[in-house]
Amino acid sequence: MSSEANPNRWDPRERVVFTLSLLFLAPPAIAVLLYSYSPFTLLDRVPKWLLAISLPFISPALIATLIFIGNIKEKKRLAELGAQFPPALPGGKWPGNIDLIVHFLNVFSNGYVGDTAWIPSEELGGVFDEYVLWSHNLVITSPEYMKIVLSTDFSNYVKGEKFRSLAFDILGNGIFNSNGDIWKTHRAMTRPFLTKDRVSDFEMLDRHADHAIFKLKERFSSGMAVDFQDLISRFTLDAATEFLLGSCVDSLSSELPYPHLAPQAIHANNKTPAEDFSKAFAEAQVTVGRRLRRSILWPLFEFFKYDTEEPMKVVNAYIEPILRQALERSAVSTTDEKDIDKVGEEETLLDYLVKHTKDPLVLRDETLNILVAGRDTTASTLTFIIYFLSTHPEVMTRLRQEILDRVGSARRPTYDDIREMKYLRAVINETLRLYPPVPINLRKVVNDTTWPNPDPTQKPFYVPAGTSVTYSPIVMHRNKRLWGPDAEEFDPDRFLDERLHKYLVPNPFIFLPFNGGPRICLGQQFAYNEISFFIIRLLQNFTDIELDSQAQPEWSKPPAEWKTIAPGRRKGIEKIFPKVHLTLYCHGGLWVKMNEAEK
Ligand code: HEM
Repeated sequence: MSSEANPNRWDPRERVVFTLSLLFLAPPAIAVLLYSYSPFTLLDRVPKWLLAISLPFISPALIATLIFIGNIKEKKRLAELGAQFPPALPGGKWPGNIDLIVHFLNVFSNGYVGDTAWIPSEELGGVFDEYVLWSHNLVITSPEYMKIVLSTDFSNYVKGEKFRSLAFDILGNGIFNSNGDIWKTHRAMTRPFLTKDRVSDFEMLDRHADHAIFKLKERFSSGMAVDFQDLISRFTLDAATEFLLGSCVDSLSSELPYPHLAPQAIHANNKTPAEDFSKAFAEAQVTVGRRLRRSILWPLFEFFKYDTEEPMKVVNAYIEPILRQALERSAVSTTDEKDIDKVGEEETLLDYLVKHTKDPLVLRDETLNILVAGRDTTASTLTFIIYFLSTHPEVMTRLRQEILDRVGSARRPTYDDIREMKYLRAVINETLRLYPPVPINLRKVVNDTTWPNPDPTQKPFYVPAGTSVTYSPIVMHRNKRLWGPDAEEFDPDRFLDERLHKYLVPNPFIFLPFNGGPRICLGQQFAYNEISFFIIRLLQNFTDIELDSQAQPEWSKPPAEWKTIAPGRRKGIEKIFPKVHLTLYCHGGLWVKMNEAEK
């Protein structure tokens, strides 16, 4: 077994094998040893055959005893605290509810995002317990509990070992995967690079937007559709690498992928490093998503080889030049030792980091965290905005009119333009509400605690130390109790009319695309600027957008039965298949055509 992919930790496979051996092999081995060498004569009276047939039952009996003792302790603690457990997801038929894991995996592959939580949250309320393998996993979908976890009792909820271990191959010890002082250092170090002044430099965004729009026009002029998700991921990759890492990977220069119906010869000649990187990065993240559903057993499924190993080789090779260039810049830099902590005006986050460490692992972790943060989330938002503009032409027309009225058909927008364009902001927020790029997230409870019961006449809920907490903004964002009866509809006006004051203003925790509390997203302003800027430039150049269902690969279309099993819900009307790994994306891409505006 190699631990090459995870040099900083005890290999999770070794850990799970060790734990299983301790549970299943050690007890019978000890029994045999005691039988053979024990000084207690009583054991001699046990016949050998009895020992032999008892051996297979020793471990299960021990495990059952441990579970029993654990339950008694929990009951005692419940009595001490005057609390009760939150309602549990109806159990499975197999021991430890293992069939729930099978169900979660099935939903992960074929279901709609959040499928495991919509119905339970309606039936059981804003918190319920997925009790799997004798451990609690609380799922929360209501703002009251999210506020406790993310804000008011922040220090009691950390990125637990479970998430750290399954995402380690991608995130390492970077900001998304760290706690305590390491996290504080990351945050303090990253913040100066995302100040308002820095993120409002639109010259850089303009160059990349120009490039992306040129690519769109070029491809549309050949009559073929474009996978907008791919294109925009390149735009956000080029922008993030230039802005935060100091070397633009220029992925937009490589040829765009062709629709699956294009002649085979075109596909064969069209493999590019940018596409390989995108695929590999997505594949590694899908593996992390799958591990999450496989629960603590995930290392057994990757026993001989980590599923992230091959894709991460491609990813690491792609980012290696960025790191090398930063190290080269640092070698010729003349920064005085005493000025090492000062942030230079032209300096990027990576340049700053390289002044403090040359450790390739630290540099790699930081780079990949920034790419997940700065590339995937904004690309996801822009993809779903385009999806909505294609399915809601009236929104497209109104938004385009706002852009033409304020900025005109050619001028480069400014920060003030973006701030003043209320409908544009409403379109972005409405997309973030229905498709938050981080639709589910995880924390772990540090110390035993209780949460208020929504029914004040009932006992509070007991939340034991070590419990996993999964919180789901996507389910909360579509809750009719919180957002009104039309919560599942795309209607940007809800961020402008009386509904804003009825729902969001009095209860801001119902809208959490950027997280909340001390771990709130550091790139929020950059994201709004980048998304707004691109949309303005795009709509200056194109008048309408349509989905090209022929170009969309058949395997990536939403399953036909969704229409019948989810009538009246978004799932039932979806024209694309939204999926989630670390972030939300369109399965198979978003294939569109656009009409160019007349000059
Ligand atoms: C629409 C775009 C974006 C969305 C929806 C978004 C969302 C989020 C969310 C939900 C978190 C919390 C993650 C967690 O604690 O588990 C987060 C954290 C973070 N985001 Fe964003 N983000 C976006 C864009 C960006 C951009 C463009 C950057 C930087 C260039 C960025 C930088 C960060 C950083 C550094 C953190 C870590 C904060 C911490 O742990 O203290 N984000 N973001």
